[in-house]
Amino acid sequence: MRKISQVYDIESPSQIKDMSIDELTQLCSDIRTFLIESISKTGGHLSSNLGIVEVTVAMHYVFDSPKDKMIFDVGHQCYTHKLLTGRSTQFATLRKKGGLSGYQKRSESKYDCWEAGHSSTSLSAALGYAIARDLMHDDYQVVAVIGDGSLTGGMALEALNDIGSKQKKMVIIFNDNNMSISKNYSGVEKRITDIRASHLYIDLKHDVKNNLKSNKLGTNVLNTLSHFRDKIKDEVIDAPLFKEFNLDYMGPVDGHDIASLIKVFQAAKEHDGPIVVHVLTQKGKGYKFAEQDKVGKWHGVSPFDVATGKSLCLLPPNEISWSQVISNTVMDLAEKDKSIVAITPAMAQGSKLLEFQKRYPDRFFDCGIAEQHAVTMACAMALGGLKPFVSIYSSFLQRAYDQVNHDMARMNVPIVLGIDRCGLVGDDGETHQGVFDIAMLRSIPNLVLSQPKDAQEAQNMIYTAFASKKPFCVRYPRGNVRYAKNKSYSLIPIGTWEKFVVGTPTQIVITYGPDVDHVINKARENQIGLLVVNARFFKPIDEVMMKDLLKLNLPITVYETDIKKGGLSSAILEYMNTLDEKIHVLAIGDHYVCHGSIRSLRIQEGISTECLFEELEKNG
Ligand SMILES: Cc1ncc(C[n+]2csc(CCOP(=O)(O)OP(=O)(O)O)c2C)c(N)n1
Ligand SMILES: CC(=O)[C@@H](O)[C@H](O)COP(=O)(O)O
Ligand SMILES: [Mg+2]
Repeated sequence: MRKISQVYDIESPSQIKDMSIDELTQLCSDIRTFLIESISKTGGHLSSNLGIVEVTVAMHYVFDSPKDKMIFDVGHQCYTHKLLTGRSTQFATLRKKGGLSGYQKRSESKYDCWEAGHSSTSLSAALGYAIARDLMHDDYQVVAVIGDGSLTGGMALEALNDIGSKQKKMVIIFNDNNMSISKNYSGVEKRITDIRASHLYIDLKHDVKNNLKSNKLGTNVLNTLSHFRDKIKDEVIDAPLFKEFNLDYMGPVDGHDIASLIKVFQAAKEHDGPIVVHVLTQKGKGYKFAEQDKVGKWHGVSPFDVATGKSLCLLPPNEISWSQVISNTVMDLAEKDKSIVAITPAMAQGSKLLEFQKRYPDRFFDCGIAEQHAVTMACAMALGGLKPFVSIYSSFLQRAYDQVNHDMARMNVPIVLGIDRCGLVGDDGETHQGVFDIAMLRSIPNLVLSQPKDAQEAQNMIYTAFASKKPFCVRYPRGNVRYAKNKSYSLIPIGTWEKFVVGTPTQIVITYGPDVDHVINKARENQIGLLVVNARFFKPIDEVMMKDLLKLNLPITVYETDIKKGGLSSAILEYMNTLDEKIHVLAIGDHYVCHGSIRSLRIQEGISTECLFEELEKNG
């Protein structure tokens, strides 16, 4: 076996199996240094990874990946897992095209048995693997790692409920760093604090140090470990919260003490049925700026200078993030209108709502990683007289499709839904690309769905959204935009597009968002005659303008930067078909269908077979 003298020497987790506690401790320290250096150059999820180094090393020491299944919730904290499974030399490519993914990725390594990016899926995955194992008569361990933030997600709680019922053997490592991206807001967190306070911390460090005479973990040491394993088994207790789910529990354990972690994991491995091992870790451990961070600035970072902690990606002057433009506008409007409230499902930092929280603490609501709950709660707030602004990243909004449809749109509730990080987001990859929301939302009746082209229009769009008293979505991308605060706001007529003429147009480009200006500028630079359309509403689209555009008889290109199927181009093609009816369509219109017999409803909606044959006769 090749000896590890530096992190780059690690080819497989089997190399750490015969290391001593001192050697493992040194390895953890080397991994931390590696992570700080490497992430400072590539960017990535720094704090969560620094916090979980020892836990991951101990997991790979005790369990046998890839035979045993290791599932990391979200997956943003799996960098040490990547290092221990032979991927260190690729770290310079982290989150770059063709390089290492920032999450577990099955195509990347046989050690990655699961993929995520969205939170709170690990426990369902663990139960699924455990059920498959038992039915297939396989023999492997299932280990899920879930953070205290991810445990606030509804899916995780649904899975706990089911795991407690099915009682399949698995180890749930509950990584408690007392932080989500920012502060963790949850009742669960309060319950966890009770657990921390009410149980003796398992600290067997001194016992281990006294008993591990040998440097290498040979037979003596393993005997010692099994002695402790028995001792730790006695620590299996009924902890509030987990007991309610019918789950056994061990902990809390110092998540930075490799010896204690190994012992507790050994004991958990022997446990029958599901067991929660509670590890206490510090987010950002080993890097002072990250350790001190209380608001999530070091959760996900772009390249930075290690010595000063300063970001190496400076904003061009006069530019701020789109999220900041939106949040500035909401704050401005909230100043005058005390019924405006802001809601975030655990994304206050990324959505730039921390300042709103500071200014209007009573009107700010972080509801944990709970997109579904955020939308439904906002609906009732609106019906109760408030004016909610709910900010959700496009890809996370996929979680709340039903709530947007069933609660917000169906009841026609006036909510301003800020869809942040729409379009391609880049480094986070396929789990986070916000390219589905137009297609996903366009079929929902009552909704307004818009995207402003620049900061000025963004401010007016938010103003329009609040004034509209409709379920109103405003989407905006990751990244920055030139910004000057509007001196006053003006209403944008809902469903209207804008035309920009460059030179003498010979073609038409219909596009949206920041690409409107990009196309105009490029056409000007290259002296290309274009008619550029700012399609700032996807629903409703501007049918009047569309008709006029068609009359011009110029080639039309729809420049769409989101998923094609169901997107803006689909909307335009659908509309064009209504003009010449080349294809006759019988279908339910853009509205909800009330109750009644299916037959009566089919007649009402013009989709009965009689309707079809009447149509055929008309067209025959
Ligand atoms: C459905 C969903 N919503 C929001 C996020 C954004 N997000 C990523 S990590 C994270 C916090 C997770 O906290 P925790 O599980 O405690 O892990 P830690 O970062 O503390 O290690 C959040 C909110 C997400 N990935 N998925
Ligand atoms: C892991 C996760 O889901 C978030 O940390 C996400 O990476 C944040 O993305 P932004 O950097 O765009 O806020
Ligand atoms: Mg956490």
